[in-house]
Amino acid sequence: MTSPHDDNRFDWQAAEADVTAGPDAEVVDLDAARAARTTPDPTDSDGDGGPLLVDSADAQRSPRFTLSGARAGQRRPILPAWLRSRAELVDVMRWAVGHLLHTSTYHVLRVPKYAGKLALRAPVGAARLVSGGVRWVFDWEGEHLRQSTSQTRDGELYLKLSKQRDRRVRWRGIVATFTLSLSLAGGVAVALAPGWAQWAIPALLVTLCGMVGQPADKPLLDTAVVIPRVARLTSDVVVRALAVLGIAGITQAIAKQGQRAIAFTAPITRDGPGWRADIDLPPGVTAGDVIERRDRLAAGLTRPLGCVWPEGQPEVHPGRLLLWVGDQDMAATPPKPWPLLKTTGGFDLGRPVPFGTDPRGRIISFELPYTNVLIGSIPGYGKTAATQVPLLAAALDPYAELWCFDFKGTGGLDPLEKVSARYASGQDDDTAEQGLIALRELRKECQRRAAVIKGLPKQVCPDNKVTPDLARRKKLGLHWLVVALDEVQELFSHPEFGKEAGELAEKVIKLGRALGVILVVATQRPDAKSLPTGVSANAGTRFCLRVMGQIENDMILGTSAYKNGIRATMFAKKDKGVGYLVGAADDAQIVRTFYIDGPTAEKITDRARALREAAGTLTGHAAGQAPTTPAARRDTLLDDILTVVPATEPKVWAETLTERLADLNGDAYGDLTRDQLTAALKPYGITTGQVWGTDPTTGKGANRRGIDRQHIADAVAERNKRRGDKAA
Ligand SMILES: Nc1ncnc2c1ncn2[C@@H]1O[C@H](COP(=O)(O)OP(=O)(O)OP(=O)(O)O)[C@@H](O)[C@H]1O
Repeated sequence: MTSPHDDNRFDWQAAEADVTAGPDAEVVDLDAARAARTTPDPTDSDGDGGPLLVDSADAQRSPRFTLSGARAGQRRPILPAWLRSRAELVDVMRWAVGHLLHTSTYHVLRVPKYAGKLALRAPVGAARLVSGGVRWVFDWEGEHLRQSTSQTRDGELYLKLSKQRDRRVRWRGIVATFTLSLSLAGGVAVALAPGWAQWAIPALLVTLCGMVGQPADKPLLDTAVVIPRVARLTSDVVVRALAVLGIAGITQAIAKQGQRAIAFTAPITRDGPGWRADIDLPPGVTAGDVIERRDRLAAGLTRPLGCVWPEGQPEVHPGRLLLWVGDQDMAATPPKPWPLLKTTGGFDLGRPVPFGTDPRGRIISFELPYTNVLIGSIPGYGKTAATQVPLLAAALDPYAELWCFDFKGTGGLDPLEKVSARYASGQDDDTAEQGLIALRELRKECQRRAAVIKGLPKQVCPDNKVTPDLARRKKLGLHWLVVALDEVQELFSHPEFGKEAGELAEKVIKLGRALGVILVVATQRPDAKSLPTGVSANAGTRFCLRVMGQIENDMILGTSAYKNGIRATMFAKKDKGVGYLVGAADDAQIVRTFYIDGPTAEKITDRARALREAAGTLTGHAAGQAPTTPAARRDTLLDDILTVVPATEPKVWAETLTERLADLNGDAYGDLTRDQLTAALKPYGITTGQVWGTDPTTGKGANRRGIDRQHIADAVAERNKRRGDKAA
């Protein structure tokens, strides 16, 4: 091919004619141009005559090896992942031993069948051996050739072949005679041998003949393990699948550059029970664009949807895609049993809780202390099942206290009732109110714990937080306190209790982390009204099962999660119990939770209850006790105010009111302050204002903070009306 850079061969005259042919073409002085090309360019660092074009082959060449480049390189792990993780190694070993046991038991049981097959095939095998021997001794293989030379009358060749045959038959005959004599001697020896040898040698011969007599299409052994055949994932297949996604950036890049448009940053390798491809998408295309089209990607790869797991790696760059294609549909593979099912005895909540498995089948755990858990999805995708997992682990730690609230009353947390110090389940005002009261007390508990920790010497509590050791010291009361709020949207959107509950939950979630208080919050309506941003923003561990949109996704998984390609919208109908887990590791992980059905959960909590009874830690609801703290029920508060403020007294000072309430019910209102009273009335829209009154001790009149009785009466009437409507 003629190169425009090759001065000697390029047709400059034709090029000149082309250039000058157009009406507006500029006339180029070719001699000057040639001279200019041969003059060294000061910007040409290579000195090879001419500036380097950015897309030239030279510019595209891989950069030279440099030390800094090598230092920045990513080292591939020396050992495979299963050898680096103890749990995975145990898992692989368990599988290997199981596989060996299964295969050997399967074949041992079929030994009579195999023996029968061998015996049946032995005559054919013996005939094959004899005929093969005869053919060999008399060199029948060469007979055809010898015949053909006699027909072509090539005497010399015929003679040569005959001589060769005679030579062969001679020494083969000697070998055959010797073998036959040996066999005869062997036969005599067998006849004289002990009993077992008289059986073993014929059995060996039958086995040998049976094996020789085996038909080519009928193997002796049956198949103990059927291994499914899976198609190999190749770069061609991946590029083809990406090309049909309908993403303009990919389509255009592939049209221009072909296969090179998709860069594979590492060879496609086996990774667990599947293939892994590390891909750099064309410029401008993000991993999220592909993740969004997971179903089309699966169609392009011609694999079931449950096999195809694209993930973004925003920490590398937004266009880096990690595509893992499993051999088997994740939804179709039976879930692994929860590891804590097998353990006898208790569990230490200071250790990571096994939560589920990733698409590669590896166990994913997270630590409960110092975190709060937020779980969300549309209804029916496994929120309650996911909530149960950390709670059952907590139940197995006899020193961890459990409070469980299910605000929808579907009974998902019922198995935990027998171990919970506080428990309520239902979609009624009472349950919502119990939840609110629990949150109030939780806040107080946080304050108490903060005071205890403050009072501890630095060497005992260096980081000002509950340690596993402190959690075990009964006297301090700093044990892990795990509080589950399932279907929390019912509480947070409650017209009467929602606002205060949201504020309290936010405070607890912020404060409780270091104090051993762990909130596990699950919601099916992750929007601003049903999930206060203060709660969603402060949860350290987040698990999002299938959701329908970006807002819900980011509410659960954190701001920008969707933009970064962490999209729980990609989960399909079949992906029950499958979600994105954020906060348990550096990267977001796709996890299918362990599924613990009702009867199994009951068995676990039976065990947990026995452990608690033995440790003397069964308290509260589980021990049949009423809540230990007085229930400052807000609706009783309004009624109580009307009781202590007669209709003849339209206005009353807040301090007078707290005193009268304390006289009425010391347990509930003994420590009620003016500020707390103001806060408790706020959700009803009742505010305190300046009220004229007389000081009973001095008898002097003054303006002080207080309430208007009519406001209380109106709130009670409004509440009663609402309850009446609801009951109707
Ligand atoms: N890890 C899992 N593996 C397999 N199936 C699961 C898993 N988790 C949940 N499921 C299935 O999903 C169904 C719904 O689960 P669950 O009741 O926990 O959902 P939910 O989101 O809490 O529903 P709702 O919002 O209606 O209460 C279960 O009955 C079970 O069949």
